[in-house]
Amino acid sequence: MLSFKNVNVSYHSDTILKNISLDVPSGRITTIIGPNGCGKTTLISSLNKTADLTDGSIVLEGTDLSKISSKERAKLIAFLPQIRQVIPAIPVKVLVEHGRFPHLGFSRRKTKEDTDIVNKAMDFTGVTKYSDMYVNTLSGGVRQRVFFAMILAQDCDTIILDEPTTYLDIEGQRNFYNMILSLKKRGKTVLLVLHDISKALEISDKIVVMNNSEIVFDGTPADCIESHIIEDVFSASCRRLKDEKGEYFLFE
Ligand SMILES: Nc1ncnc2c1ncn2[C@@H]1O[C@H](COP(=O)(O)OP(=O)(O)OP(=O)(O)O)[C@@H](O)[C@H]1O
Repeated sequence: MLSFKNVNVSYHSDTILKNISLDVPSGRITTIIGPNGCGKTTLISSLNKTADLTDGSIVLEGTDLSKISSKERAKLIAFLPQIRQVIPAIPVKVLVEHGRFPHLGFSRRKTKEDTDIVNKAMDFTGVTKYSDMYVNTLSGGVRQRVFFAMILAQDCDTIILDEPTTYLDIEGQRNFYNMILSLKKRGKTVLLVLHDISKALEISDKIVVMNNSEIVFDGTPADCIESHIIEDVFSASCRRLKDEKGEYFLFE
């Protein structure tokens, strides 16, 4: 279990996260939704120390994350941020190998196991055929899969993805969600930030709704629908659609 305990983040006098407590269950998909600027990225970035906590703690399986080095943390949690300012001009395979860095010793010498994990991550994300191409020459969608391969190569049990489908077309999104579901089947803990509320409700075991720096709902997708919190928070209306495959919710 990953637990945020009374987490507060402030920048100067602005409160960005207000007393956030949240349990992210192991082996499940948890998705955070909420309007622009409510604090979603700040919350998950606090796992990566890019947003330092003003107060509170984050505990993973009994380990307080502030008490371990960033290298140790990178063996436990793989984090794919939403925005990457610099796209490295290096071959795809070299970038994916970066995912192994937390596991390598000082010499950074790779073992056969490291190479196998990198190859598996590239196969899983369908980027093997781009191995020798330079990351900065790829389309945004392929590049996103390459970064995903890199964080899978970290081989962590907990995977955090901030808006992972932003650069993807419909087929790319479908493939991505299938990958996420198959990671869950392998027992991985997945924490997502998504703007696609319908998809969040469809694939998640747990939904977290944030608004104005706080968590305003935390529970199952079914309870989230019943609570009508999404309509309130986004000033939206909800349409329920049913077909032979199931029930869907569209928010407008
Ligand atoms: N480094 C920073 N310094 C000051 N304010 C910041 C910093 N980073 C984020 N903020 C502010 O914190 C608030 C929350 O931002 P955050 O990116 O966490 O929101 P979000 O819910 O992820 O938004 P979006 O849906 O637009 O990605 C915003 O008001 C933002 O301007």
